[in-house]
Amino acid sequence: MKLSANLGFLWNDRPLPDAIRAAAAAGFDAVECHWPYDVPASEVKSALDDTGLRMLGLNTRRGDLSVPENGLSALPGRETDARAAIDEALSYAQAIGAGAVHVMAGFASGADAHAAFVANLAYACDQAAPLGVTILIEPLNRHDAPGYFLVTTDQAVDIIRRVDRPNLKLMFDCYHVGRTEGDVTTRLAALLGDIGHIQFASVPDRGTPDHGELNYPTVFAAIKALGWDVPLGAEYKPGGPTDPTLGWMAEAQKI
Ligand SMILES: O=C(O)[C@H](O)C(=O)CO
Ligand SMILES: [Mg+2]
Repeated sequence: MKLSANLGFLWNDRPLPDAIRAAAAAGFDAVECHWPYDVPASEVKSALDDTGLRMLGLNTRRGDLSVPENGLSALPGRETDARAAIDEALSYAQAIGAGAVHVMAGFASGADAHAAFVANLAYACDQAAPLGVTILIEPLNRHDAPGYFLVTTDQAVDIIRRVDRPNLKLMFDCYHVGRTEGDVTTRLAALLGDIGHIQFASVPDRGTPDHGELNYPTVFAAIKALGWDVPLGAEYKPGGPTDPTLGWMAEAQKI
């Protein structure tokens, strides 16, 4: 399988451009990140050009971290902030050639939150379509993100149907789905048409994909058998320097 290094966790002990170079040196096929906004897009772009790696995606800002907020797009009454974060993410994505933006929902619940999320996602999709950018939404598990609006893949698919835009897709993180819903390979096959990106980490400790409740060689083989060829996002917490944790890659890349 092709692999993407999620630089929100991997090599996050250095500036993003250096992390991109480290990912290339380690043999990753692509990279993705969380919130690159402190780094000038030009510096990220030149690291991508130097290495030949693609940046698959980035996230919209979380909002006020002192609250803390974890996204703005499902917060009723915060449409102006949510759309400013979407505009910022799309212009950064365009500047570095990233193909997707993960629009973060935030801590919210109920019908008003649902309506706000659907309206802001429609806005994001309409802004993104002319740029050729895909909008992603991702359910997060309750252990890591208690109170986060988007929790299950069924909820995400319902929202994708309501928004009804071809460039709105599900970010299927095997780690979150494994912790919240289980039945990972069955869900992957059932939801394939709605999936825009796949991420992984061990369940439940979010470490390297060579231990835990999910057998990743089996999961990767199932993904391959579905004909999926977009690099899979390694979004695990190395728990220290990243390079010594990469032993799992060779086997995964052979699948
Ligand atoms: O936490 C995750 O799994 C997401 O992929 C993310 O980007 C930030 O929440
Ligand atoms: Mg994820």
